[in-house]
Amino acid sequence: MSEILLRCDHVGKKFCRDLKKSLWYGLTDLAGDILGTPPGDLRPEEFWAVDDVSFDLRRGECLGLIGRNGAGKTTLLKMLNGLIQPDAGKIMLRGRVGGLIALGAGFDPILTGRENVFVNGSILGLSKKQIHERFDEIVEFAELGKFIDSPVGNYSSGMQVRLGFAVAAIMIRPDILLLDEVLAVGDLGFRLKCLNLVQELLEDAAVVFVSHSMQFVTRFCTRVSVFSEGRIICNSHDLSQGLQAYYTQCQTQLKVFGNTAARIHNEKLRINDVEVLDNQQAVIHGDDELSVELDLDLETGLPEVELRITIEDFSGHPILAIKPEQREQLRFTKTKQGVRMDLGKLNLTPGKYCLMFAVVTVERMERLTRKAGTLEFQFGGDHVEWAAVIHETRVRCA
Ligand SMILES: Nc1ncnc2c1ncn2[C@@H]1O[C@H](COP(=O)(O)OP(=O)(O)OP(=O)(O)O)[C@@H](O)[C@H]1O
Repeated sequence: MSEILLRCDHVGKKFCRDLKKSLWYGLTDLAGDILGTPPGDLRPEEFWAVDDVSFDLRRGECLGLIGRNGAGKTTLLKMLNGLIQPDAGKIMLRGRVGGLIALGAGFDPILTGRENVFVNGSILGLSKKQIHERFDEIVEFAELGKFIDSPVGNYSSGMQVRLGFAVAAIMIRPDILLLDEVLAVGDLGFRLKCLNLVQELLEDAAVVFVSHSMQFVTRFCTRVSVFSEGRIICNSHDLSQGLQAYYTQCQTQLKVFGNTAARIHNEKLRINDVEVLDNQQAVIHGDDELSVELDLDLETGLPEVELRITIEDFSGHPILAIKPEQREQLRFTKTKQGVRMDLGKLNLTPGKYCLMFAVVTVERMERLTRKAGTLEFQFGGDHVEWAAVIHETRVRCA
């Protein structure tokens, strides 16, 4: 087994919601430190932002920290980076630590990118020669070109992230890399480039990665810890188990996204009602045959149309498009029309979903109507997979 590079042992950090009280507590804590009085319990308006967190991280491991806003992820990362001190427990770090935590953190906005690289390198104890050796690689990776000689204060947020990541990952050559959600500010191309570099670094380093993008978490993390109100509620090498814990948290708080019909200019057709046929159960399972019926109001003389259905996950991401077999076209003859669609069996990972319906003309693919967020349903099952749609296949030894 590879060596442990990071150990958190019952780590806690408390904050105070009230600014005046927090200043007063700061003073009394300082006096307590001088007199050697141990800190007591929580005082009014204080709370544990990180509460009794323990874990080990080994070389080669990438830990994904996920959880809802305000759960305590960044606070933990700041403690790991030494930006703030824990109020309880101990943190043990072995090797160099590189961190990309807050936008522009560690950079002086008046100095140019070049000057900031040299200042940062000197603070980290690198010699001028070592910084020179790594400088071109940093600029090339950050793709800043001539902007490396502009003040960092004039950089766009994406440019600041580019320089911050290049310094943390290339100049520091860290044993432990701490990455916060701030990476999301970079454009997609840069994010992928960063994550590919993270993959390379993982050969010889440990990474802690805070993200709200489950796509990136499942792509890069070897373990996941789910935070809720400062505590780790799930710590697992089975990423799908972690995602399930996170989604469960979100689903109790959120309604399915976009429960509305889109306003389409000059709507000639309207979906009044959608209902599931032959299925009275609250939870749909993989064995259930699903059929839906739409109740439409329409103008006469419409061209031939097709019905399209998209299954969306609870955050509104389309995960499956359902089209009629052989482009079955519909020609309506009445102004009130029912339409039945047999969706058959679905094979989804357990979770909350909804359907989006659209009616398009066959000839010009013009959208006549669209209704999103309809028929919210729960798909049941025991095991959550990484991806929403599951396709089962036969595997044999060749
Ligand atoms: N300096 C501070 N003073 C007081 N409270 C703070 C301070 N920093 C953070 N907090 C509080 O600590 C809690 C945890 O914040 P933190 O930034 O760690 O959450 P997070 O999980 O990173 O959230 P997000 O996903 O939104 O980034 C929040 O309630 C936040 O308001």
